[in-house]
Amino acid sequence: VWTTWFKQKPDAPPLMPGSLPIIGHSHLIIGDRKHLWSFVKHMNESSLEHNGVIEVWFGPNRYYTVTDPDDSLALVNACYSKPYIYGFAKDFLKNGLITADVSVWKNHRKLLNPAFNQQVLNTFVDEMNIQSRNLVSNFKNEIGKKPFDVRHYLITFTLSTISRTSLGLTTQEQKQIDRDYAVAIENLLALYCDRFQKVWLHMDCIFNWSALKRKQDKLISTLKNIMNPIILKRKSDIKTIVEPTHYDDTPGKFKPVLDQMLHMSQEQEVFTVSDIREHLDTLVAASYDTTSSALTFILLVIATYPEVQNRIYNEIQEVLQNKDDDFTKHDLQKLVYLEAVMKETMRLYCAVPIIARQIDVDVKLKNCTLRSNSTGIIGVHSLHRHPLWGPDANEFKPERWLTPGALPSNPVLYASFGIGKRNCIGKLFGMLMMKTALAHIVRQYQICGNIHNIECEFDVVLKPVTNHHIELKLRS
Ligand code: HEM
Repeated sequence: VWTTWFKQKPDAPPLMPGSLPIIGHSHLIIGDRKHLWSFVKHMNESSLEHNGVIEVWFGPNRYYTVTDPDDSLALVNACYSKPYIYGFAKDFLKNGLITADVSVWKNHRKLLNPAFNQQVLNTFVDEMNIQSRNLVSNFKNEIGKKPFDVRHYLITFTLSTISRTSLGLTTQEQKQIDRDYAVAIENLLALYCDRFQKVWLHMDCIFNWSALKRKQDKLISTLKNIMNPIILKRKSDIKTIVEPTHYDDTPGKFKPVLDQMLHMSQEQEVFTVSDIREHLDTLVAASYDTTSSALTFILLVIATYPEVQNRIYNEIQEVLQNKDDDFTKHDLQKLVYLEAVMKETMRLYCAVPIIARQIDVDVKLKNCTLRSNSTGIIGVHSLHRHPLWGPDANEFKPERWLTPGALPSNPVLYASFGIGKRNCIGKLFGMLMMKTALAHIVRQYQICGNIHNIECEFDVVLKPVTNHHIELKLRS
């Protein structure tokens, strides 16, 4: 059985070195999250060395890691389903966009896309300014002290911004989200990562009897008990709310994503209360860890290169003409160098370094075929360092984003927010939220730190965990 199952077909991609009989490469992922990151990086690099596709085995499960841009696009265009590992989160997120089955996803994504268009996002800018000012003010606790871990400040900022704009919460409800919801969701995401590393727990029949499953059920029930009452209360409140006709021109006014979904559910008879909860939980789960990690890396990069930091500061002062005003959507659009720094950091330190798809039909690539009933992994880490970026692919050069013709012609080589139709719905939201926060921080503080000695761990999202502390000095 073993030889038949593992037998390589003539048009199969090469097997990643290090495989053992029966368990395949499973032994290589056992260890802590830093070790897991070393493995993910190694798998990416190995794929790049082997013409952009390799085969990897975790027990009886076949995976392919793809780092060729054309093959990556062919894979995501042929496969929309998420692999069984996303199913670990299915009990919690069910019909949310990340875990939804393809038929539900297609329908719901079409309905939700307008809630994230530029016009709607522009109405969130005032709230993003408020939350950024809170962040800058919270940083005051750290002035003149030892270098500190900025991550929990950024998590609070991201969670507050996303929950304010998605849920339209009162301050009291917001506190519960900041405290209880944040802890529970962080524990739940860590639990999914634990399960991934313990290959024997991939099988439901074993997992369902484990202590991890009991812990998962408890965390899910905590999260539901927080989110459900918020939705039901808003559902009843909304009947009495008089809508402004034009949000775009009304400063400080916006329609939370929850209200947009409740209106859709009334007018078009789509979205049950459970659907809405699953979408909101998904938005929070998909946004806060990714955005806070990306922001941490960007702050570290800015801290490492004083000349970059000065240029960002000068750009901000020029746009705001040295005033202490909030940033308007037009101001933010003018911060082009800051945006180049953000994109270049996200290229080299990508918060989501791999994405995965379920392969249900054989997929023919340039030099090989990926067999059905397997998992395809897009190696974003290596796409971002592909030789097509040029000889300076590994260097931090934000200017490449400002020079026409300096970027590779194939857009798939930049996949920070995924590729294909199932990419990140919150891409513009995330960029706007991070840009507003960074502009406020750099305007107020000088940041010191060094990204070169950091160590990272991987638990779905890549995070710096050692030598990543920064210091802040108030600008005079
Ligand atoms: C820097 C910040 C962010 C990064 C790096 C990021 C990255 C990604 C990536 C790579 C994917 C594709 C995953 C896949 O193909 O399996 C994704 C999907 C998704 N992201 Fe983001 N994201 C960020 C911020 C956000 C924000 C702010 C939101 C919500 C407002 C969000 C909501 C989502 C959702 C709902 C999906 C699933 C989309 C679908 O399947 O249709 N993300 N994100």
